[in-house]
Amino acid sequence: MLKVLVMDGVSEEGLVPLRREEDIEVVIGQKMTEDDLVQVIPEYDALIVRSATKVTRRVVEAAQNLKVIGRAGVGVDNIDLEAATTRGILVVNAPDGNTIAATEHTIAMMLALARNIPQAVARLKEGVWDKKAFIGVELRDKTLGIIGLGRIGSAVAKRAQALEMNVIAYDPFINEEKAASLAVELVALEDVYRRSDFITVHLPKTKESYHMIGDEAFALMKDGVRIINCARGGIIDEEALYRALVSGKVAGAALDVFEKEPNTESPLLSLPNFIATPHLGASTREAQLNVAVDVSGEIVAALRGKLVKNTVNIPSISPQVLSAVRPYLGLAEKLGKLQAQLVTGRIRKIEVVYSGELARQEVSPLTTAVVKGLLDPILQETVNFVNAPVLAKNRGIQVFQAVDGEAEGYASLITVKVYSDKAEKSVAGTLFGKQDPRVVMIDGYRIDVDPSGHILYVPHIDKPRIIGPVGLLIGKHDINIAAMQVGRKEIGGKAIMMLSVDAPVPEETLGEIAQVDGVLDVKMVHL
Ligand SMILES: NC(=O)C1=CN([C@@H]2O[C@H](COP(=O)(O)OP(=O)(O)OC[C@H]3O[C@@H](n4cnc5c(N)ncnc54)[C@H](O)[C@@H]3O)[C@@H](O)[C@H]2O)C=CC1
Ligand SMILES: O=C(O)C(=O)COP(=O)(O)O
Repeated sequence: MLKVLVMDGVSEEGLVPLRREEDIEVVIGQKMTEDDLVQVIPEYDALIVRSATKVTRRVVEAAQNLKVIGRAGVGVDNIDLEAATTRGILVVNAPDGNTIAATEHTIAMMLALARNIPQAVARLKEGVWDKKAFIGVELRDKTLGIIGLGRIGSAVAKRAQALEMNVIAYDPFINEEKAASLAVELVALEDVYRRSDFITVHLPKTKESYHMIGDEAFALMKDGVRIINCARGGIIDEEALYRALVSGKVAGAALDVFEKEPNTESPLLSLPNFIATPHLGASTREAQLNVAVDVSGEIVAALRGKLVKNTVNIPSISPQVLSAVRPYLGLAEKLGKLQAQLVTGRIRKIEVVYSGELARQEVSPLTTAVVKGLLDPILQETVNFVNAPVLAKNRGIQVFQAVDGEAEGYASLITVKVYSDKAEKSVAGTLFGKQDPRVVMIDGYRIDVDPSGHILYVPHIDKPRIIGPVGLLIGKHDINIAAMQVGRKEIGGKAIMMLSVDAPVPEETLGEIAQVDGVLDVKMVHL
C-alpha cells in the first residue's frame, strides 16, 4: 500500500484522483509541529501541502519513503527544494488552478479600498450609520500600475480594463508584443510609481523583489496612491508602508500576504486606511478544487513513474537520455543562471552551443536546463524542466541549440550566448574530471571559476592599481575572498575579474568599487 499524507485543509472533493486508486491510502493530517511531522513522515510515499506546512530540510531528511511532494497552489517557498532535489524527491505544484481566485481577490481588494467597504461594515456593526466618513473614489479613468504581468497580473489587467481603468505595467521579462496583445502599456518601474493611482504587485518574492516597494518607491508615487499586495509578503516593506499610510502619502493599502504569517500583531492592523485578509487569495471552492485535482493527478502519475507536467525541481525525461547528460545538468543550469544576472536589457534570443563529446549526445535536456536557470531567478516559483521552453516562448525569447566540434581543448564545452535589446553576452563552461563544474570563458576571456556561492564580476581596464583597491574595499567589510580570477586578451586592453566571496558584497561597496579608476562595471552574482 502507498500512503499519501494530505495537510493544510486541501479540498477533500479534489482528492478523487487519489482515492480511486486501490493501492493508495489517503491520510488527512491535522496541523503539526515540525517535530511531529519529522516523526510521522517516514511512513509516507507522498505529501500534499498548501502554504501553512513548512517542509523543511529536517522533514525532507527524515522522509525515508517519500517520492513526491505536491503543492496545491503556486508558491513553493515553504518547501526546501534543494533538500528535496538532493534526496531525489520530486516536487510538483498546481500553478494554473488558482489564477482566477487570486485575480478576483485582487479586484475585490481594489474595490474595497476605493470604497472603504471593510471600514464601513465595521462601523455599521458597531451601530453607527456613518454616511459622511466614507467618501470613496471611482476606478474609471484611474491608472492601475501592475508590477509583474504573468498569469495573475495579465488576468487582473483584463478585468481592470473592463472597469475602464488605464492599465500600465512593469515586467522586465515580458516583451512588448505580449503586453500589446493585452493592450497594456509597458513602462519603467519608476513610471509605474509616478503615474499610478492604484498599484498592485503580482510577482514572486525573489532577491530583487524583496522590499522593492519601500521609502524610496513611495517617495516617487503620487500623493494619495492606493496599494495592493495579493502576491507574497515582503515585496512591500511593511514598516515603510506604515509610515506612508500614517503620513497620508498612501491613501490606502490592502494586503493579503504578510512577511510573517500567520500575522495578527502587525502595527498596520491598527491603521484606519489599511485593510487586510489572512492569505485568502487562493481560497475559493473552485480554486481549491482545481489545485487539489491537479496535484492529486500529478501525485498518482509520479508514484506510477509516469510523465509529470508541473515538476518544479527535476526534469521529466527518459532515463536513458538523462543518464548520458545528467552530469552536465547542473552546469547547464548554472550557466543560464549566470547569464540571467550578467546580461542587461530585454532578452530576445538564447543560443546554446555544444562542443566536444557532448556534441554527439541528445542535448535538449541541457538546453532546457539552461533556459530554466535563466528564467529561474525571474520566475522563481514556477519554472521547471517541462515548462521552461514554453515560458521562454511566451515571453518572446527564441531558443536555439547547435553543435560545434571545436571544444577549445576541453573534453566537452557548453557555450551559452544571450542576445538582449541592449547587449550580447557569451559564457562557456565545462566539467573537470567529469564532475566539477567550471565557467571557463566569459565574452571570449579565459577564466576558471567554480560557479557556486557569491561571485563578484568586475570588467575593467587591464592596468595596475585595480585589483588591490577592489580587494581593499571588500576587505573593509570583513568579507573574505575565497578565490580570484582575472582574464584578459591583451596587455592594457579590457579584462575581467571574478572574485568568489564568502558573503554578498553590500550595495554601497559595489558603488564604491564602480568608482575605482579603470573599473568598467560591477555585478554581484549568486549561483
Ligand atoms: N495570495 C494568494 O493566495 C496567491 C498568491 N500567489 C502569488 O502570486 C504571484 C504571481 O503568481 P503568477 O501570476 O501565477 O506567477 P507568474 O510566474 O505567472 O508571474 C510572475 C510575473 O512576475 C514577473 N517578474 C518576476 N520578477 C520580477 C521583477 N523583479 N519585477 C517585475 N516583474 C517581475 C515575471 O516576469 C512574471 O511575468 C506569486 O508570488 C504567487 O505565489 C498566487 C496564487 C495565490
Ligand atoms: O498558490 C499560492 O502561491 C498561494 O499563495 C496560495 O496559498 P494557500 O494554498 O492558500 O496557502
